[in-house]
Amino acid sequence: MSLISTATLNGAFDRIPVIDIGNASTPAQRVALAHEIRDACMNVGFFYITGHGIFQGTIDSLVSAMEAYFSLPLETKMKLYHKEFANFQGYSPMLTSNINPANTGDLNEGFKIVWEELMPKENDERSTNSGSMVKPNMWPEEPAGFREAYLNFYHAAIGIGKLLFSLFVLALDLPETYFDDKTKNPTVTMRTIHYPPQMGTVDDGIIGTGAHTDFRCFTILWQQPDVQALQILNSEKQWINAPPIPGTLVIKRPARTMDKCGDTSSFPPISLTCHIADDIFKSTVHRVVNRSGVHRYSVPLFFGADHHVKVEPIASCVSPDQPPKYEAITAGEYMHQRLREMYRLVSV
Ligand SMILES: O=C(O)CCC(=O)C(=O)O
Ligand SMILES: [Fe+2]
Repeated sequence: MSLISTATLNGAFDRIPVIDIGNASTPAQRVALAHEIRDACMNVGFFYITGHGIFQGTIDSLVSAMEAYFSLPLETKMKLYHKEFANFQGYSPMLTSNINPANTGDLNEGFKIVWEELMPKENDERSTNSGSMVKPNMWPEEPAGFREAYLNFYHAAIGIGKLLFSLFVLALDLPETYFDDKTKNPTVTMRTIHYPPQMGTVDDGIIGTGAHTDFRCFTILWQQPDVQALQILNSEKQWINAPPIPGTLVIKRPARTMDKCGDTSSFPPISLTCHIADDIFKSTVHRVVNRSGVHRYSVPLFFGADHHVKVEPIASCVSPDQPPKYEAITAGEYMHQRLREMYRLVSV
């Protein structure tokens, strides 16, 4: 682990670790990385990665495409209004989402895509088998090169996600293949986001993205260099800045990935634990507040398990004295439930 250590303040983190994942080809290297990741997940829940291998050109093309897209007139963007599509793919205008029910709305606009091969395949098992991915992506007519720019970045990030799945599993002292049957066609959603600057007096009920926890296994986030906006909450209820560090991506472990048994060997499969409330461990609550005076862009990719996989506690964590807190639900249903809440289609 380099640069920033997980120094603590009364047990609360005030720094976010940086982990170089560039050397992960041998089992010993992966185990060493898994230890660093375990430490980061238990103490902070967020970490930066270097050595991710995504070419700068791939990032630059994506950024140009999203900047050009978001500067189009609203009525052009609304042709792909996301609420008309079952899985919320496409365009979401400012203030459509409200991820923190205590707030009034999220001051951002976004464009969301899911899995798609760059070169369409016949009998694409992944598209047909994955419940949340059966709807094809919607692509705007302009700017030129938008689809390629988006999919090139998406597929590069999928490669990192695969490695991270295995490192998370090793970090739990489980066999590296443990997740394989639960992530055959994992749901991976990529959202590109534009945050306008908030100037002058700001209504605290409307910020870029309200305080929340993500609701899948983990998130890989690219954030625009030089603009501080992302913050995470520590156990002392202090907002800690997660500034962009050149050449890095941010990895967010979702909250509540640890079960109430409270030790890493009983740590259940990460994606399956959103429902296993833990009030013991720190949650990685985060928010975005863009008071930088300039426009900010970011790109989270949300990695989930296969649609049909059940979200339930592992057997060793429940007993007659300690029954499950929540009813079992599939990963796909759970995700849709949270998205419907976020996009105000059901009240919370
Ligand atoms: O824009 C960011 O930096 C983070 C966005 C985020 O937290 C989310 O979309 O879940
Ligand atoms: Fe988030």
